[in-house]
This record gives sequence, structure tokens and C-alpha cells, in this order.
Amino acid sequence: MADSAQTQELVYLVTGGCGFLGEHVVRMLLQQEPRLRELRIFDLHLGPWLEELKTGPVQVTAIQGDVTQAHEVAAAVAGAHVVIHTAGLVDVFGKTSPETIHEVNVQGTQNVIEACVQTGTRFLIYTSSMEVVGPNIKGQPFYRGNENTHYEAIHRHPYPCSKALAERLVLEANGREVLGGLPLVTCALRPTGIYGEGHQIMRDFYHQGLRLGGRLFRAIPASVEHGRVYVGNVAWMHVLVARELEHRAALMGGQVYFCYDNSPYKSYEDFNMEFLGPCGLRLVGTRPLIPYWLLVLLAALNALLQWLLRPLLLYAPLLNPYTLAMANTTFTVSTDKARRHFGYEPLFSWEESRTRTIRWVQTVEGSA
Ligand SMILES: NC(=O)c1ccc[n+]([C@@H]2O[C@H](COP(=O)([O-])OP(=O)(O)OC[C@H]3O[C@@H](n4cnc5c(N)ncnc54)[C@H](O)[C@@H]3O)[C@@H](O)[C@H]2O)c1
Ligand SMILES: CC(C)CCC[C@@H](C)[C@H]1CC[C@H]2[C@@H]3[C@H](O)C=C4C[C@@H](O)CC[C@]4(C)[C@H]3CC[C@]12C
Repeated sequence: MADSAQTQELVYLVTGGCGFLGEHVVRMLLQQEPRLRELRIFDLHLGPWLEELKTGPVQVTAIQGDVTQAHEVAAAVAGAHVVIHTAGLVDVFGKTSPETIHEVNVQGTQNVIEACVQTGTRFLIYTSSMEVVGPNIKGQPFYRGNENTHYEAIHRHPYPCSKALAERLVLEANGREVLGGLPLVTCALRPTGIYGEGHQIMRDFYHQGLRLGGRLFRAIPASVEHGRVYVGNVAWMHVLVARELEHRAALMGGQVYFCYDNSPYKSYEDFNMEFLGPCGLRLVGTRPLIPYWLLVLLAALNALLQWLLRPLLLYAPLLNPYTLAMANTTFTVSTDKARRHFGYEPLFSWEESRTRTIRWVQTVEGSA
């Protein structure tokens, strides 16, 4: 890869390239990687916006495919220099069965690794998640923690379980010999809760607020802090890792990095209000309006209803025992490992991230 500097020689593959994060990674690569010759975008569902990318100087190849199908993955990976594997099922609401989550997130990742090994691709970046660490089932806070902070990572929910297993597979694959005899270099990025243009859950909260006459009702104490990260900075970190992995393989290979920026630590609801407030919504209450025990009861009731209704319809509200536990547990990251290892600095300041997100919410259907 070193010889190709400044000439357009590199072939990148982004799995899940039509998802919320994937689209930002794709656009960031086109803006920030001058050595790109071909960009392959692999996804189960291809977006119509890909068409506009096909007129630029980089060859953009859209591949409709399924990561659970090893042969489809191998065909897409063959000839790529770098694979950024963001594809996954992000489901904490019980929309998908645990088996399917495992198949896509774990078996899909194994397929990507094997494809790299078989076809000779040397650099693999995996989008992991903070949930590989926590919050754990005991609801213990993770306060300003970094990659070395001791924390009891105990999972039961299918999504964090699958991300933890997949991350382990990726890290263990570091150093495996790929076709041609050279070693595979892998690393995993662990974003906290991502926000920004295209964030579906933000959209859901916005619509809920509109339905409730421009109000949202505080459910979680303001003292429960969450670390959040702007999607543009998550995409930027992926692009930077992809660029630096070859030159710093000994340092970065097999490593995990939290994805962070300078977004303020706030409760999940207060943080959302940074964007929803300027779009006309109001968060009612300085303290939770319903007692916590009642929320626990409602969450349990939702879980029961989901189970009872499953044969008839999909009932998947935002509130369930797992999302309540997540929302109610402090989880904040404070680290500089990515800066030390590969010179990461957020590309977007908090002010810019906020402005971009507000502008996007203002364009969301139904906005005032
Ligand atoms: N959203 C967050 O807050 C967050 C935080 C941490 C980590 N992550 C991780 O980031 C990655 C991207 O998440 P996102 O929020 O953009 O989710 P998303 O659902 O918007 O994107 C995932 C993409 O993967 C694709 N996909 C799903 N199953 C597939 C399959 N079988 N084969 C091929 N493609 C498939 C989907 O079509 C989608 O385009 C995931 O791996 C997720 O675990 C997300
Ligand atoms: C109690 C209700 C009023 C509020 C419910 C909020 C709930 C839907 C939110 C709270 C925390 C959110 C998760 C958190 O930001 C981090 C991640 C990691 C990532 O890998 C996937 C998304 C996820 C799980 C967020 C999902 C939505 C959550 C649970």
C-alpha cells in the first residue's frame, strides 16, 4: 500500500455502507482518501443516494449482498486492500430473533474474516460497540472510563453478546496469514451512542414529541450521564484507522479503541434536547415525572406484551427492561488512546456537530 501514495490505487470495501454510520463512512472516504480508486459498498439494502456518487472520479461499486452468505462476502472482498466492516443488526428492542442477531453479527463477521484470509486482504477494521464493555446487567456505572478501565462486562442481551463475540473474533484474527503469506492486521472501534444526521432513534423521539404536542416527559434523572459521539467523527476515525493501519501495524494491530469526541456528557434525554429543543420540543420536568419502580413495571409489561403478541404482530416500543437499564446507567468514556496511537482528533467540533444535527432534524418529515 505504501507505494501507492498519492496515486489512485486503493480498493476499499465498506460493509453495511448504506446504514446510518456506513453512509457517513462512505462519504468521508470519498472526501478524505485521495488514494482511493474503487469504493465497494456492500449492503443487504442499497440506497438510491448511491447513484449520485457514481459520477465522481472514484469508481463506486454497489453490491447488494448478505454478510451471512460466505460466498457473497468473498466475492465482494476479493481484490480489496481494506475492509471496513460496519454491517450489523442493531436491535435492542426485540425486533429480531436472538438467532438472527447472532447469525448476522457473529457469523457475518466470521465470514468477513475468512474472506480476507482467503482472498489476501490485509487490513480489517471492525465497528464494535461500547456495549462490548457495558452497561453490565448489574447496572454499574462506567464513569469517564478508558480502554484499560476494569469493569465487569457481563451480558445477557443478544445484541451486546453478539458484538462482544464478533469483536473477539476480529481481534483474534490479527496476525493470521492471508493469501500471499502476509499477516492480517485488524482492529476494532467501539463507538458510544452515535448521533447525527440519519439517526433513527432521534427521529423516533422527535416524532413522539410532536405527537405529544411538542413535549417530552423526563423519565431518567439528569444526573445519569451518557457519552455520545457525532457520526461524522466516528466515520472520520474509521477512515483514519484505515489509513494508518499499515504503517502502524505493530502498534495498532489487535487493538480496540473507544470512538469519542468532545460532545458533552449528559443524560440521554438532556443530550437529545440539545437538538430537539431548537426544533421546538420541550422536556417537561427537572426530575423524572414517573417513579422509577413504575418505569420498571411498564418496561416489564412491554416485554410481556411483546412476547404475547409475537404470533400476531411485532410490538417493539422504545421502553423495555434492557433499554431502561441502559438509559438509567451512567456510561461515559474519557480516553486519548486513539490520539496517541494514530493521531486522531475529532474532525467536527461539538458546535459543528450540534448545528449539523439540528439542521438535519429540521428536515425530518413532520418537522414544524
Ligand atoms: N448506532 C449506534 O449508536 C452504534 C453505536 C455503536 C456501534 N454501532 C455499530 O455500528 C454499526 C452500524 O450501525 P448503524 O447504527 O449504522 O446501524 P444501521 O442499521 O443503520 O446500519 C447497519 C447496516 O448493515 C446492513 N445489514 C444488516 N444486516 C446485513 C446483512 N445480513 N448483510 C449485509 N448488510 C446488512 C443494514 O442494511 C444497514 O444498512 C453496527 O455494527 C453497530 O453495531 C452503532
Ligand atoms: C427510558 C426511555 C424513556 C428512554 C429509552 C432510551 C433508550 C432507547 C436509549 C438509551 C441508551 C441508548 C443506547 C446507547 O446510546 C448506546 C447504544 C450502543 C449501540 O451499539 C447501539 C445503540 C445503543 C444500544 C443505544 C440504543 C438506544 C438506547 C438504549
